[in-house]
Amino acid sequence: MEIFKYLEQGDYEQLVFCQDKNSGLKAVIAIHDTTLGPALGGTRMWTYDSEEKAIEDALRLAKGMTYKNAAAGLDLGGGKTVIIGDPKQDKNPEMFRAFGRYIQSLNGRYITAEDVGTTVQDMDLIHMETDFVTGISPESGSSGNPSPTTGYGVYKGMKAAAKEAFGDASLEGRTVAVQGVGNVAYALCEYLHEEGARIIVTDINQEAVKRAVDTFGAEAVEPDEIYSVDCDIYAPCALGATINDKTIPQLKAKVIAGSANNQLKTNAHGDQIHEMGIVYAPDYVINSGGVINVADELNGYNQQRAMKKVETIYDNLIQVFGIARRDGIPTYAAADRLAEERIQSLKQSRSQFLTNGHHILSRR
Ligand SMILES: NC(=O)c1ccc[n+]([C@@H]2O[C@H](COP(=O)([O-])OP(=O)(O)OC[C@H]3O[C@@H](n4cnc5c(N)ncnc54)[C@H](O)[C@@H]3O)[C@@H](O)[C@H]2O)c1
Ligand SMILES: CC(C)C[C@H](N)C(=O)O
Repeated sequence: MEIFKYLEQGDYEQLVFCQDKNSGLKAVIAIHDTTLGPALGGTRMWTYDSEEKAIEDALRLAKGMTYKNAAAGLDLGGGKTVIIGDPKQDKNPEMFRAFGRYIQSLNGRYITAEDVGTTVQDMDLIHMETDFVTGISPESGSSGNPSPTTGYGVYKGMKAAAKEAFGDASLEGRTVAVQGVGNVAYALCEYLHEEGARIIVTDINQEAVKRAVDTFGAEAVEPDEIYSVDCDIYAPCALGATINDKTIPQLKAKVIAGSANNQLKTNAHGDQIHEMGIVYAPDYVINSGGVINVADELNGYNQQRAMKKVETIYDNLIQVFGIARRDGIPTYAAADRLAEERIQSLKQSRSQFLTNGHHILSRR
């Protein structure tokens, strides 16, 4: 991998390698773009087949956060960390404290939070070394686990997609097929159940399925059946790349709206579902509830204010659907346009020359 070539092509700002022999920390912090503000993005802990794969993942995810934060209307840039290791076996408190000191050394250019493989407890350890961390324990006046709020945002976004597809935002009587009923989707199902939607679920974890069946009267199907069930809305809330050559021909849903990151295997699959008339709620717009929630901590966390901001996911999606219609483009491309226009407009205004006066006066 030619790192500088990759950074230049993706217009990245910074890549930081963090190593601590005592704790076994091996982390990569990628900062993509700080035009809108400091880079906020979670820390993922994962076993990677190679160091190159870990670096690529950090870079790809950091760029994703630039777009997610911009489209959510946050004054924040995008960054992400990957820690190389197995979250079930390789964690120790010293590792997260050492990582916290590395974050502190960036002096606020990067702020972290949870992602796959990290928890509120890990964020608390980081917080012992730096204030540039969010999603720490609610006892510290923080917002805690972001997943339930992400679920709330997906619910609001699903209503916007229903409005676009069916002319009515109500989900009462609609059938929603939920793939993966983990932390985010459980919260989503609570809202769906309350509104009177019919819920179909699948998960590879039978306990998660049972909980949804018992609590929400959901109907359960096998994991590979979820694509072809008769439903109005398909909600991918487990894995990425589930919208692909194999699954698209099976889909009966008119709407795709779920929490998973990177749902489209490729952009061509986004074009394909657009041509089929399926309303796709772009993943990073509909799943931005978690980051909106943790971002509120930067102003002193206020849950009411955070939830109000999460509700704007509805408006953000209405705006994306409007751009798609106006420009005759698929919704995934419209979301990119929304994010890029926001970043670009600030880049332009910052390029104007500003003087503090002192410099000029001192030359007299
Ligand atoms: N947690 C957040 O705040 C947040 C924010 C943005 C995006 N996301 C994304 O949303 C998705 C869900 O996040 P989560 O925090 O609920 O994770 P989670 O691990 O709690 O839930 C995922 C669920 O999917 C199930 N699953 C895995 N493979 C499956 C398969 N092949 N078929 C069916 N089910 C399968 C798992 O058993 C698990 O129950 C992830 O893609 C995540 O990246 C989460
Ligand atoms: C900052 C975090 C809450 C981000 C979250 N892991 C996401 O992918 O949106």
